Amino acid sequence: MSELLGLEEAQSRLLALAPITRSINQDIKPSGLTRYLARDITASRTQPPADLSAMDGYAVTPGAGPWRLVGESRAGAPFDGTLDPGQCVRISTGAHVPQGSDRVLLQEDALVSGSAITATDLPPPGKHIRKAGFDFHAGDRVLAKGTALSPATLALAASAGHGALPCFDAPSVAVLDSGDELVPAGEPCGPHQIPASNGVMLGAMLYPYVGRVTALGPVPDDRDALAAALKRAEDSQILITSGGASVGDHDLIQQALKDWGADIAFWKVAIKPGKPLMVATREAAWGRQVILGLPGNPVSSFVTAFLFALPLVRASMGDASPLPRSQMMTAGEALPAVGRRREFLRAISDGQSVRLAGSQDSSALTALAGADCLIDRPANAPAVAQGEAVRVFPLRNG
Ligand SMILES: Nc1nc2c(c(=O)[nH]1)N[C@H]1C(S)=C(S)[C@@H](COP(=O)(O)OP(=O)(O)OC[C@H]3O[C@@H](n4cnc5c(N)ncnc54)[C@H](O)[C@@H]3O)O[C@H]1N2
Ligand code: MOO
Repeated sequence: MSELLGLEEAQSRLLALAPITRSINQDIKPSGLTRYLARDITASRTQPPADLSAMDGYAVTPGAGPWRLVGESRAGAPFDGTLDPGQCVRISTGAHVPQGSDRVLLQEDALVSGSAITATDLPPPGKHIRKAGFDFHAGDRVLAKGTALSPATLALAASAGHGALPCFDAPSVAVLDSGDELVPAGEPCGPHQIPASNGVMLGAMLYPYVGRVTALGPVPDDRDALAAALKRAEDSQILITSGGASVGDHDLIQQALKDWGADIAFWKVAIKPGKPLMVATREAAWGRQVILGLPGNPVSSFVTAFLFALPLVRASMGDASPLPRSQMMTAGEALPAVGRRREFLRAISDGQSVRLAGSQDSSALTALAGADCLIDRPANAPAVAQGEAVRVFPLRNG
């Protein structure tokens, strides 16, 4: 086992190879795709631009009242003038607080008699006023390079005066699944055949980042067929293969990649599932391609895509923290001791504790589809009793 790389070592060697995509100016609207900022974003305006009311009521002058109503300040139509002592204006949420007023009296706490306004509950100075610039000032850095666009970050950028944002483009990605037994999804299978599910799964995992991938395959275990498929990946910055990564007589991917001009960077990682993971690079006419060879077993493909392929894509798109995040949870059942490879168990969480999702065989798609997290069990760890703490990776993007 000494030739197997540890997970973190393998991840950092892969991420060091990530191609960095160019920066594009992206319209500030939902795209359904994950994007990261290519540079810090600075506010070009101050928010709020003036002291604004946080409530509907009366902008009153200092003192205990009563006040004389002299006008109105609405959002978008401020009161034009300065209040004299003893005066107030009707004010709505989001409207400018006029000069001379130092607090807002809630509508519910006001007695109205003609133009005389009396407080049943006197607000202290400053009450219900959002001070100019309390959220941000023009010139403030409101978002850092590498931040993901999200509903909240888009709203902040819009509020800060931006209609478009510099983001890293998605890399071009090709996905190749290979195996003589594979039939395209939805087509009838002979007794010796199975549907190619990995390409579908990987395409779906990558979609939130890159949109459509170039789907190559399924391709038979045949040198010429693989060479022809690889030709179609010439323009892809990232190539992800699945299957044929192990040591069998028909595991031809590595040789096909070498024939194509790829250099193997490393092969085999001490994780279960996912041991035969392979990373290679290829110098194309336009630059360096990164090749990630995932094992064919469907769960192995999923787990290695989660731990390697998605971080690679995120890193190439400028994500400030591309690796998946983990948290501690309680084991909802006893877990067995671990062998020499660090294990990622398919599991279901209720937010606090985790239970196994079913068969842990690396081909068991029903358990994978039912799982919402992976339990991370260290190599050589002893058995865990129910109630002990375990590390868990939520499958946010899986
Ligand atoms: N003698 C050894 N045999 C195996 C070893 C080993 O170290 N020594 N490693 C095992 C491990 S661990 C894994 S993981 C698999 C990985 O094998 P490959 O990457 O070569 O994958 P294949 O042999 O092509 O396929 C494995 C399995 O997965 C199915 N498969 C493949 N592609 C797809 C696809 N696109 N959609 C659905 N299912 C797919 C395939 O039919 C096989 O059943 O090797 C072990 N063997
Ligand atoms: O590593 Mo394999 O992925 O155990 O099944």
